[in-house]
Amino acid sequence: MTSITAAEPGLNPGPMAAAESLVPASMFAPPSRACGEDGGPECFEDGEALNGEAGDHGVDFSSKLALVSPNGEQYDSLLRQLRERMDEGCGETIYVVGVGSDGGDYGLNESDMEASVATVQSLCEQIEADLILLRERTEAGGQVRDYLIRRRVGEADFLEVRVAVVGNVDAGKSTLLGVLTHGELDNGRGFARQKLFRHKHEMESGRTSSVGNDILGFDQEGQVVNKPDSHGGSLDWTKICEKSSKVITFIDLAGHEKYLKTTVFGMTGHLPDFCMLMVGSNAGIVGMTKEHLGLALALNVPVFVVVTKIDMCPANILQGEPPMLQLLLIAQVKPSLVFVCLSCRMCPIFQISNVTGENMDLLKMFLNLLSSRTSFKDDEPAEFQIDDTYSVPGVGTVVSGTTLRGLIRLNDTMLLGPDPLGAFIPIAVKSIHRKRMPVKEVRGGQTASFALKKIKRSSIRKGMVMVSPRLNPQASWEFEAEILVLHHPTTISPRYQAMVHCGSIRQTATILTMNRDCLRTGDKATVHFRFIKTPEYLHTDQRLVFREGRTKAVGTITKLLQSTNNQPSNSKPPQIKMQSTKKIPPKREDGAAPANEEAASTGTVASTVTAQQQVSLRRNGNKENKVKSNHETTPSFPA
Ligand SMILES: Nc1nc2c(ncn2[C@@H]2O[C@H](COP(=O)(O)OP(=O)(O)OP(=O)(O)O)[C@@H](O)[C@H]2O)c(=O)[nH]1
Repeated sequence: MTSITAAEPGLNPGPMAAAESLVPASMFAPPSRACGEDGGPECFEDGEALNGEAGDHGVDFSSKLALVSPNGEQYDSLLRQLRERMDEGCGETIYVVGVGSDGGDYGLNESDMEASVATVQSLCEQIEADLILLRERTEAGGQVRDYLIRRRVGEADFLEVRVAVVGNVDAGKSTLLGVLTHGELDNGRGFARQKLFRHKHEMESGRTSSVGNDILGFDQEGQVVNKPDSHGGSLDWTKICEKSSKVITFIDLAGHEKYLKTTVFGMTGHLPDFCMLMVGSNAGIVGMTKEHLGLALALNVPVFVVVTKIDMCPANILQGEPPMLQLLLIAQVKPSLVFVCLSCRMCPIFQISNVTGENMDLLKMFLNLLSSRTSFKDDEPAEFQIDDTYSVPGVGTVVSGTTLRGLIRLNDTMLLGPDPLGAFIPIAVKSIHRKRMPVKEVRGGQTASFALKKIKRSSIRKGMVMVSPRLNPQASWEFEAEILVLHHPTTISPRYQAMVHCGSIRQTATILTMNRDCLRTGDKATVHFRFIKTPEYLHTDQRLVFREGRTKAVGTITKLLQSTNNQPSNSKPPQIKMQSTKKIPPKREDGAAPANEEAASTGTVASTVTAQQQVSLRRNGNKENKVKSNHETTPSFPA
């Protein structure tokens, strides 16, 4: 779906959508006229995306009759256009039949509608996609129908969308996820969330403290496939994934301020496609709501809002909530962080009850229509970002994370790193699991777990990557970023240190220099950073969050800098050999010689780490992997 986008910084905030309809019409289709006189055709984003522009590819796509009886050439153009749109939408698109953008009345008579649908059906067959009717309505000229076109996926395949769930404590985040994924309503006293909590202290306190994953599968018809087993109430992920054509992975984040660090990690490291901001209607916009919204905006993650507990909120207050939210969205928007959620500048706001189930179907329908924002190209060199590590008995070291791009196959040799000296070691992938299902490959945009050969878990930390040897990866101690200080009580000057969150990297960095003497809230600057412990694998254009206590800055990496100083701050010289033991001859994906010729000739690992770093790596590894229950990404590898 193309209708949800975060706008580029620098745009002016547009009018927020009226909240009279829970599912905005333009989620599926353009309104009956372009978005107002001033909106013009460019505001008609869905209309264009849906039916093209006049003259595009030799077909007058602007006519509502374009699909009625296209000739051969026109049919080919329609097919080409549909393919492009499917690629843009990562395997999905929404097609509106009976709507043109040439100013004529919307709607088709029965026979024209039949002919148009037959054309679309035939186009879908050509690209091996399914045509799913979403809704039907009558306009001045006759019928209009909205269809979802979704690429068919193989038995063990499914489209994947990640949704980060944020909001203040007690907003009902875990409860909603429990209701959605387990299909049972809440009792208002914490019944539904019990199925999701991972730790004993969470059960006791009712507070989420860690990053949890829960999945919701939709079949080809858009029906939820989740069926908890009748005994333990747990979900069988494999069954869900087998039956699903789309799986939504919810990244359940903690609402309490003391877990903000974990929440920031969930937002940066788990690469959400969307952010579901939850607001309890009994409490309103309180506590961490603005903080979480700001974080999503800073990271350019499109937001939709879910207002919960409408069963316990008087109607007059509830009616006040959406405008309040709209004001909040506008008020929060700083000129450099302009946020426009949907096409036509809308942010959907759902009002639901986890207890009565009111409007739950609308929310599910909406979730089924969300599309991944990561497009995938087969020939790109693969990159995988590690966000967790495990030791699985009988399997060994397992890493989980997100495939950023490219294709990773079983038995591929990847380069794992950077280690504390910035080196990457060749590593063979011995098994791949996707949502606990064994698979032979994973693609860009998909989360996965890999069992790795001959490497100790303590050698791997969050923030490391596994990349194709074709990339000849380099690690950076230092980088330059354009930052905007969202909040700081006094002034920031060189030598200031704070935690940098960038993808799954989470490490303290020092400001070495900047292009201003000091920075205060609201200031922008070009800043030269240096990590204090280890070099990291970075890209230019990556978004980052820089925080320490209440201090927050956001930014974008603009330059990776070479550094001759390869020592961590306050450390002894390197002493200990890194722990990979086995000689693994590096192999390029294409079978050619690896980029790292030295490694190729020796097959050995030359990197070393300091004793201090070893201890800290081990400590981190242990700390970050407590007992996890079955709704997490904990890989369940066969022993
Ligand atoms: N009446 C009513 N109660 C709800 C609803 N949604 C959640 N609750 C209750 O609100 C309380 C808090 O819900 P949680 O799901 O734990 O809230 P949370 O946002 O996950 O909180 P943290 O995990 O601490 O961030 C629980 O007792 C739920 O039963 C709702 O729609 N209606």
